[in-house]
Amino acid sequence: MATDGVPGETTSHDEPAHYDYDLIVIGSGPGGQKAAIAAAKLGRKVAVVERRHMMGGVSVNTGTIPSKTLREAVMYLTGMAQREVYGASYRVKSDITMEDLFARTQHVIGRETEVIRAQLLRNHVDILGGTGSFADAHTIDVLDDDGVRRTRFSTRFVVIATGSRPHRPGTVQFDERSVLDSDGVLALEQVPNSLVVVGAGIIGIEYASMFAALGTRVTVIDKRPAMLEMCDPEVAESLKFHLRDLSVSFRFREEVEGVDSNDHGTVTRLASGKRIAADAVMYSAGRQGQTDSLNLEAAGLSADSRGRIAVDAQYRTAVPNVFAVGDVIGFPALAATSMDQGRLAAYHAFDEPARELASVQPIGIYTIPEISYCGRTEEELTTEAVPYEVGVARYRELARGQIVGDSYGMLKLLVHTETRQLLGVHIFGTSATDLVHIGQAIMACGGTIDYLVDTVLNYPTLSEAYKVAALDATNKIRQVARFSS
Ligand SMILES: Cc1cc2nc3c(=O)[nH]c(=O)nc-3n(C[C@H](O)[C@H](O)[C@H](O)COP(=O)(O)OP(=O)(O)OC[C@H]3O[C@@H](n4cnc5c(N)ncnc54)[C@H](O)[C@@H]3O)c2cc1C
Ligand SMILES: NC(=O)c1ccc[n+]([C@@H]2O[C@H](COP(=O)([O-])OP(=O)(O)OC[C@H]3O[C@@H](n4cnc5c(N)ncnc54)[C@H](O)[C@@H]3O)[C@@H](O)[C@H]2O)c1
Repeated sequence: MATDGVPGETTSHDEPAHYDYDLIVIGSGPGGQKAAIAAAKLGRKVAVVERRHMMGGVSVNTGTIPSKTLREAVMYLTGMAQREVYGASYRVKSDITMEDLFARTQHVIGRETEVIRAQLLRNHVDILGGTGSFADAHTIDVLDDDGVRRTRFSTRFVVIATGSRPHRPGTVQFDERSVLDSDGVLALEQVPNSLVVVGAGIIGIEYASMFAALGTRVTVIDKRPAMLEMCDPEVAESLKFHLRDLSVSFRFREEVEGVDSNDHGTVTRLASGKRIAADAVMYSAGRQGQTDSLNLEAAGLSADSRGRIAVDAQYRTAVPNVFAVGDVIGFPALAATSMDQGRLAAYHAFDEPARELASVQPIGIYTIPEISYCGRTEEELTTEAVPYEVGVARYRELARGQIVGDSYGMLKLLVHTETRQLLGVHIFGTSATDLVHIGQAIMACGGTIDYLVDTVLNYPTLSEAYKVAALDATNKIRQVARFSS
C-alpha cells in the first residue's frame, strides 16, 4: 500500500507480491504513455507519475503537438499554400494575431490531453499527480503538485520517461518576454516584426519558417556551416531558397556570445563582433534531459552532463529493474521513436517476446514547406562506394502538384544500380512527411524500384511522384548500360 514517506524507511522487495505496482512510469509523454499501456495490456498493475499541467508530456504541451498545430494555423490563416493558385496577395486573414494562432493550439492540446487521460484510465493505469523521484530502485516518492504531500509507492519495475527541456546557456538571461526558448515562443503576446533564431536545428528552422510565413523578418544564427545538416543537401538548399524568398537571413559559422534586452527590443552579440537587433530572440540550441528531480543516485543511477541516462538495446539502465526511454536517453529524441521505445521497454521488463524496431526510420521536418526522408543519403553511399542512381520527380510535373498549387516540391529516390533496390527517399514539399512512408515500406521489405514501375497508383496523386522518379532512375540505369555495351 502507499505510505507517507518516512526518511530511511526500508521495504522488503524480495516478493513481487509486496509491491504496490508492477510498473511505475515517470512521465506521461509518448514514451511513458506507451510503456504504461503496453504493460497494462499484459495484465500488469501500472501507474504513471505526472505533473497536473503536463499530461501528455512535452510532446502534447510544449513540443510536437503545439508546434505542428501552430504550423497548421499559420498555413491556413496566411493562405501560404494557396498563393500559387489565388495569387501572391491571397490571405485568409490580413492581421494575424498570436491569439488567432493559439486558439487552435489550445483546442488541440485540450483534446489530446483528454484522449491520453481516457486511454490510461480505461486501461486501469493509475495517474499519480506530482513529481516522482527515487527513494531506492524499487521505491518512488511522489511529491504532489502543491509541493506539500509526499507519498511513497513500491514497484517491481520503473520506466523513466521524463523527457527533455530546452538547453539554456548560462551566459544568456532569459526574460520570458523577448529572450525566449522554444517553450517561451508559445507564450508570445504578439507576432514579432523581427526575430533572431539561435540554432539552425529542427526546432529553430521549423519556427523560423513559421514566423517568416507570418511576415516576421527572421535571422537564423548557427555556429555550424549549414542548417539541417542531416538532410539531403539539394533538399536543404531548396528550403533555404524558399526561406530567403520570405526574407530570412542566415548567419552560419557564427557563435552567439550573449543577448542584451530592454523595453525596445533585443541585441544579439556574435563572437565575430556583429550585433543584430530584433524584437525577440528564440534559443533553439539543443535540449537537456530532465533528470535533476529524479534523485537518480538513490537508485544507483547517474546522468551525463546533458541529463541523459545510458541504456542497453532493451532500454534497461545499469540497474536491472529500471528502464529509460524517449528524450532522456538521447538520440533520436523524437515523439515517433519514443512511443516504440516505451512499448518495447515494457515488453522487455515483463519478458514478453518483442521484435526490434525496423532499421529504416523516417525523419519528418515540419518546416514550410515540409521535408521528410528515410534511408541513405548520397554522401553516405558515395563514401561507402555503393553504386547508385538518382531518380527525381518534380511536383510541377504531376497533375496533383498543379491542383494543390505546389510547383517547388520534389521527390528523389536513390537506387542501387545493380540490385535496383531502393536505398533512400528524400522529399521536399506538400505531404512529404506522409509520402515518405511508401518508400520506407518498400525499403523495409528490401523492395526494388521495379515494384513502383510495375504498380498502378491512383491518379492524380502526389504518390505518383514515386512512379515518375522510379521511371527516371530506370531510364538512367538503362542508358548507362546501353552506352557501356
Ligand atoms: C518544439 C518541438 C517540436 C517537436 N516536433 C516533433 C515532431 O514534429 N515529431 C517528433 O517525432 N518529435 C518532435 N519533437 C520531439 C518530441 O516532442 C519528443 O521527442 C518527445 O516529446 C519525447 O517524449 P518523451 O516520452 O521522452 O517525454 P516528453 O514528451 O518529453 O515528456 C516527459 C514528461 O515527463 C514529465 N516529468 C519529468 N520529470 C518528471 C518527474 N520527476 N516526475 C513526474 N513527471 C516528470 C514532464 O512533466 C513531461 O510531461 C518536438 C520537440 C519540440 C520541443
Ligand atoms: N520534426 C521533428 O521531428 C522535430 C521537431 C523539433 C524538434 N525535434 C527534436 O528536438 C531536438 C532538439 O532540436 P534543436 O533544434 O533544439 O537542437 P539541435 O541540437 O538539433 O540544434 C541546435 C543547433 O544550435 C546550434 N547552436 C548551439 N549553440 C549555439 C550558439 N551559441 N551560437 C550559435 N549556434 C548554436 C548548434 O550548432 C545546432 O546546430 C532535435 O534533435 C529533434 O530530435 C524534432
